[in-house]
Amino acid sequence: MEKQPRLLASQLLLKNRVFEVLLNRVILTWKEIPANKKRVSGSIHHPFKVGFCFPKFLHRGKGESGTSHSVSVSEILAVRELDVDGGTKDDGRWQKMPQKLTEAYPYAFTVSYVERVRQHRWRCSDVTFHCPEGALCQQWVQTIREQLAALTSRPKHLLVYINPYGGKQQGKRIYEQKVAPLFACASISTDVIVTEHANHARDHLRTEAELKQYDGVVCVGGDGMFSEIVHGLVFRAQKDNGVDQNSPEEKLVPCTLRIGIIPAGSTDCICYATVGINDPVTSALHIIVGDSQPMDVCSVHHNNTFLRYSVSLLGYGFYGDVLADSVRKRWMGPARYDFSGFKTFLTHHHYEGVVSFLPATDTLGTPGDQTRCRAGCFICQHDGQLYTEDSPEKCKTAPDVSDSENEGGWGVIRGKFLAINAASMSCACPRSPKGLSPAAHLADGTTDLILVRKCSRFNFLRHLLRHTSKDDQFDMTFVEVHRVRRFRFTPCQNDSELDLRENGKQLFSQICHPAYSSWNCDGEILPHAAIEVGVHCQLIKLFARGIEEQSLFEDLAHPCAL
Ligand SMILES: CCCCCCCCCCCCC/C=C/[C@@H](O)[C@H](COP(=O)(O)O)NC(=O)CCCCC
Ligand SMILES: Nc1ncnc2c1ncn2[C@@H]1O[C@H](COP(=O)(O)OP(=O)(O)O)[C@@H](O)[C@H]1O
Ligand SMILES: [Ca+2]
Repeated sequence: MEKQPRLLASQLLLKNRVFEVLLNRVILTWKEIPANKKRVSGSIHHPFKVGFCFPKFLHRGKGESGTSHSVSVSEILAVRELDVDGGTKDDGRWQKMPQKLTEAYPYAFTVSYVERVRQHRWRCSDVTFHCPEGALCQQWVQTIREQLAALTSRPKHLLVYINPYGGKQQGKRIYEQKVAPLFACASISTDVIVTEHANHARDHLRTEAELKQYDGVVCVGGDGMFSEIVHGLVFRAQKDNGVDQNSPEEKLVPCTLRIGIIPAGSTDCICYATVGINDPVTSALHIIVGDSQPMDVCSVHHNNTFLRYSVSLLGYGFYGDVLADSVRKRWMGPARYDFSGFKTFLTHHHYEGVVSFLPATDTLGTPGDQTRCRAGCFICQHDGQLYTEDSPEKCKTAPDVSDSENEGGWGVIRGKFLAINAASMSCACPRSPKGLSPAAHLADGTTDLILVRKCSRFNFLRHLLRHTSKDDQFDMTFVEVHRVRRFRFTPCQNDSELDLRENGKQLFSQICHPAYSSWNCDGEILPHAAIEVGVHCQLIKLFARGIEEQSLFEDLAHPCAL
């Protein structure tokens, strides 16, 4: 790596030990100076002469080797000067400095930065450096502030929507106690709206919100709340650019504002799949550092009429029925999905229909491979590029149901299905850490179409359980998966049901074997079973960076091991 020129280098005091503190354009490093090597160096004015022997009280700590720490400038949240006269404010508690130290190092500044802890969790850590001179202290503060001001991807002003009823109804408390203090620390100003009814945020974004003044929109809630923001922003971008959302083949205009999610919902799968954890502090820190993660959006149409957008799961059969059953059980909170999931599993309904799909043939990834969408994903970069180069003609009109298989590149499958799922991302969530389609990508312009054919209850249970283990949920005779750019579903009644109905056993038939399920579209029920779906590559951007590889962030967190 190219060596970065030093901006500042000083010997400063940290927790009563002397450290060599270095700042260049990308990294802030502090390394304990072994007792026998203490000297004064650096490019800035220092009160002690070279060769100055430090007083004995400064020589503390474990030994001569010294500890070292580095922080990327892009992950520094803020820097502030401290008033040491009255004491220093470390870790939220006021402490009195020992008298001799106060005399030698009477000035101090604190740097707040991102620290990685276990399982993709980020925390805000503070480190306080004590300086011998006020000018030196100010120089450090000013230089770090200038560095931070140069980071143009960071948001300064955000519009925040809080759903007070999402998940365990903790949204407001989570925002006020965990997120607002971090935004304030990073000098981010906010306009906060606590929603009063469903679609409040969506409609405000569509019509009223003055979006020009914001650098991003943040929602506090679950996947449903995120979906509201997506609908508001995508609608606005199309309206501003004269794009007709009702045309399934229309190329949509990407949204410019990034979206942040503070998880406070029931499934939190978008947060989980883009950050690696559903933790409000971690998400707030990703927003503050100005991360950016592009994401695909599916448009769903019925008879050339726009229905909804989807970013995570479009599920017919099992997941549609789970959602339909859970709607009246919202009072149960997130547990409603477990209850309805168990009940739906017992009913074991299958549904007949025709699925036609346009396979994504020239992509790098496949749904069955071992690659995982991670921060800086190469497949998303490559396939995203491919998508933009693809002729739009290729992706147009699906064949009629009567058409033969592989008509114009389209595949057609008629069958009885327990579940038809389209996963535009892995859909990893606390219930299934690897997700519905573990190798799906956030921003590759495709969705993974998973068809689970009618099978025994026992086999379906085996399939479901595999979502929670290392075993491959697709490696079963009744499951097939296709990576697609578009698909269409047409429901139809199966022959035995028609026989029953014709024989006058209609009511019995409808109760025991409903002909139609509903589509679960990111947690909303669609009003039609016959739908046409198209993927819009990288239509939106999130304040996230994708899931970081564990080893990479462990190394970064402990750079002295590098
Ligand atoms: C016997 C063990 C079965 C384990 C199966 C686990 C499989 C779980 C995969 C869940 C994928 C979830 C995809 C995300 C869907 C959300 O958009 C949607 C709305 O979320 P929210 O707004 O937070 O309420 N959530 C669901 O549809 C819940 C599905 C849960 C099914 C058990
Ligand atoms: N103030 C409100 N009152 C009632 N419903 C709301 C309100 N604000 C948002 N909603 C709706 O609540 C639904 C669920 O919200 P979400 O935050 O996703 O929680 P959960 O993950 O528990 O489903 C969303 O569809 C959203 O439209
Ligand atoms: Ca995708």
